[in-house]
Amino acid sequence: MASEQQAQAIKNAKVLMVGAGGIGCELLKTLALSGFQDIHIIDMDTIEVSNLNRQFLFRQSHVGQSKAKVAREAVLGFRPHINIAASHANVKDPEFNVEFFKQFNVVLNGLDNLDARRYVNRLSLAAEVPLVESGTTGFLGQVTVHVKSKTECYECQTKPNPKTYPVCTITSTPSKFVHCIVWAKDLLFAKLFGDKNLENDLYVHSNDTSSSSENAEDVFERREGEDPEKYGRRIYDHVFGHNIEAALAMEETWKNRNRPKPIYSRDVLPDKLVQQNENLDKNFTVDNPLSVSAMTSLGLRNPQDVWSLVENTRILLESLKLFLRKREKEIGSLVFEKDDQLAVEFVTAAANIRAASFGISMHSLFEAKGISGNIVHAVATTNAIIAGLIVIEATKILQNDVKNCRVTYCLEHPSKKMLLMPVEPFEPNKSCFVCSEAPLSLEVNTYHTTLRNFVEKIVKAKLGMNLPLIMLGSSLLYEVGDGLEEDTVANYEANLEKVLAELPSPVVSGTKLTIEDFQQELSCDISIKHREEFDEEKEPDGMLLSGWTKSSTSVVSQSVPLEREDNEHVQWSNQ
Ligand SMILES: Nc1ncnc2c1ncn2[C@@H]1O[C@H](COP(=O)(O)OP(=O)(O)OP(=O)(O)O)[C@@H](O)[C@H]1O
Ligand SMILES: [Zn+2]
Repeated sequence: MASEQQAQAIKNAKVLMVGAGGIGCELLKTLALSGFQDIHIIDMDTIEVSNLNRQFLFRQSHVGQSKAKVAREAVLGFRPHINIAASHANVKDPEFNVEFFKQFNVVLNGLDNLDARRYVNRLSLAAEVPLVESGTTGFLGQVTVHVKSKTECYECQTKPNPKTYPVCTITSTPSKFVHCIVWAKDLLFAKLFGDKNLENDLYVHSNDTSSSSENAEDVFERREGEDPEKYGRRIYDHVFGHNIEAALAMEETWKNRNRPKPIYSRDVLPDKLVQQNENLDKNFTVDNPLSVSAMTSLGLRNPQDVWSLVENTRILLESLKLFLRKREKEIGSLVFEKDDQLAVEFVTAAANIRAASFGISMHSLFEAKGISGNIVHAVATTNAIIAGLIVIEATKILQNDVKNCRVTYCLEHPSKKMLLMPVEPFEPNKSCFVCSEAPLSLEVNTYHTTLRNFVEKIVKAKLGMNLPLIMLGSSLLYEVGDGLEEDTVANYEANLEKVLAELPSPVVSGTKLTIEDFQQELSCDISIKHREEFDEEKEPDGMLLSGWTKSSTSVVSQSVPLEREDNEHVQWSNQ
């Protein structure tokens, strides 16, 4: 039962809620039922069928509609007199600036990605509005509280980068099923169906290794008038047969590893069975391209079954055929998505065949989908618990009771007999460049690295700035934004192609750069240190950013088992 003071704080609060997905639906319902009267929801997405099992404010008839707007209407259905505003928009849109954030008493996040979280963290800091941040992964969850100058900000602790794998593990020496999935998704699928102009940084043996001609054709291109079945078998034999044989010729590679075995389609699937697929295919009609399914056309029903090598081969050939016949227009622009049934079928089958070749155990479509979409299947109850905790922390903040706020971890197994583990919020990290404005340093080869590389890999990817301005002393090296003169834009474009040491104001060892993002009201200094060599595997950016180290007060959080060991592919996904 809320005290009078609590009830009043809740009633008067103006709350910004970002994200109306798994956590967001629970949160909005709990806020409304706890007496909150003024809520603004921002969510950029529309409702998908796969959301319906846990995002309980949505129904089948809402599929395709704005999550923010439908969530609003659903809650107004049982709390008609409260004030809910809904924006179907990206929280990074310019309208959600510092002024916008300032109108709220607290910001509550139910997001699922680092980029948006970083943006909300920065805007909340700039507007001096407390933030309650949250996330779940399956049975695990956490709620953290961020109050400027009193607690750490969301970025005080560096977040693990999405798991990446050495290129050679993916292209040549997979040892886990996830390596086969990455190969099938980022390499084979992208090569066959994606944008041909996009650089695929995974090396693909696209020339037929059996051909001696210098201008050997790209085997992945379909020949004119080539029968889809023949084309599929040619690709199959190339990637699972020829390429494996070519790899086997490199004896050194296999000294301490199990040798893979080449697989050819005719050995797995005699032509007769293929005719059978053709017949089934003819009976099959489609309205919605996303409902095209090789499983349906082959009569395989259970996504939890692990298919045999024969079944995987049939699915692979059938899905390729269906892409060519039913979704031809999309070929060349397809990007893998976990909700695209045919794409998941293709990737599952390709990953399984590769796994069979390398002696790795095969997996069901259900499991492969989880791995390929970097997802752990969401648990509705975890989302509900986390939403409840968000409201509890928000209520303390609204009563100015920050000292009693807690960071809470929801664990999968009890620790000291507790499933919910509350700890005191950590202090701001003095070396955090976001909330403590601490300077950073960058080791870089100033004679090799272009300004473009620095902007893309450091300023945007690592520092999360969207509209950066880069200054050396009082001279501007680069700037993005509206209203720039044409000449200025041309100058900046030219600068992007120059290496750092050859910029109009040279960036060399000892240079101090200032980077600003006006939208985020964020500024940081970076000291440059020239370094000749970088380790390609460990430092693939060819640059090393430091200075933004872990806070010494964050020991507890590091000991909390946030990720299961067997899920190394999984990021902190926050469903
Ligand atoms: N930049 C952003 N601006 C606004 N909303 C965002 C932004 N980034 C993510 N979101 C929203 O955050 C919500 C996160 O919810 P959730 O993790 O349940 O994801 P989902 O897409 O609904 O489900 P799943 O990914 O499991 O299919 C989504 O509804 C998504 O649209
Ligand atoms: Zn910080």
